[in-house]
Amino acid sequence: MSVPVILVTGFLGAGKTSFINALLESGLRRVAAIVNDFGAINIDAEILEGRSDAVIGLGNGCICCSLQGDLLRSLKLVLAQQPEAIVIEASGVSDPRGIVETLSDPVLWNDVRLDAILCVVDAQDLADTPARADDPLWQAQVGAADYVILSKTALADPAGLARLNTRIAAGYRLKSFDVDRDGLPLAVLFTDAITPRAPLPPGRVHSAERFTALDWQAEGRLPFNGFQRLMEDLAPVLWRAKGFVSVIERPGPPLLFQMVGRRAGFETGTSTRTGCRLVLIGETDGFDADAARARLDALIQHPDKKDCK
Ligand SMILES: Nc1nc2c(ncn2[C@@H]2O[C@H](COP(=O)(O)OP(=O)(O)OP(=O)(O)O)[C@@H](O)[C@H]2O)c(=O)[nH]1
Repeated sequence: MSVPVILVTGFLGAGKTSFINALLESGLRRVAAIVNDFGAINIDAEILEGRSDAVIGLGNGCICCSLQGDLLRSLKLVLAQQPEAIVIEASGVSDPRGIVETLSDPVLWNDVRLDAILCVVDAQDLADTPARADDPLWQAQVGAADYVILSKTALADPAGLARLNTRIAAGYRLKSFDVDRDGLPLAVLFTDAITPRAPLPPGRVHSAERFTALDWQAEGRLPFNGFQRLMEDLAPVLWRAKGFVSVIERPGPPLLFQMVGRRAGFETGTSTRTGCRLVLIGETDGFDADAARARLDALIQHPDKKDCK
């Protein structure tokens, strides 16, 4: 019997990893996860580690284009562990059509079947910025989905949320789920019903050149105020920042830093590794990754330095 695959897509920072985390925690099935980060440092895989016996991180590109071969190899690897289901998290800049193409490869025909494509949509962001839905990448992701999962609805302006629901219902004829209100849509996942999939519209949105990722890692700690100021400065040109940050003023393991748009904060980390690992993603046109790297390098307090910045 082939193993069902759930493909989770959605824009940068929409809430894909959080959704998959909840899915793995539900313990519903023995689920293996393949997680694709656009940046070279695979933060998402580190967040999910320990939640499943099998978490494979694929970084530095997109499984919809440059990493299609890696996706095939990873599927073969996780299949060897005989999972009951596989969940694939696409990078936030992926067009799902390239991934569906890989999953249709004849070498996988007897092994896996694509059960559902979910697109996680940041309801707060969309309610505040309806023009986001005009972005061709957003449209490719939502347009390929069987189900839309609305995240952050509790943070969304209610009138904007109502407009968003109407737009999704009218434009895409999709069922949307509000995870904050209704919990995980487990009833539609893992049904074991084999339904033929209608072909997706042709074409592909190629976004790899549109976005630039800065991958930065260093042993040592960052000063809280200096790091916060830097992120405030960069926020207007960044879509996404995430990673593990060891803070000088907070001894102990690194904290998980998350920034989506202008919303930023520290969460309790799951990393047992020391030092800092950060991925910053912006549009190639506006984000100067070299300048950002230089500012991080100037801030880091290496373990052997005594003076505080
Ligand atoms: N309040 C709230 N916050 C959420 C929800 N979903 C995600 N977040 C927060 O949004 C931020 C981004 O969430 P992720 O799950 O990492 O988003 P992602 O789509 O995996 O991000 P990328 O893989 O980087 O594209 C994190 O700070 C999450 O805690 C939600 O439903 N409600």
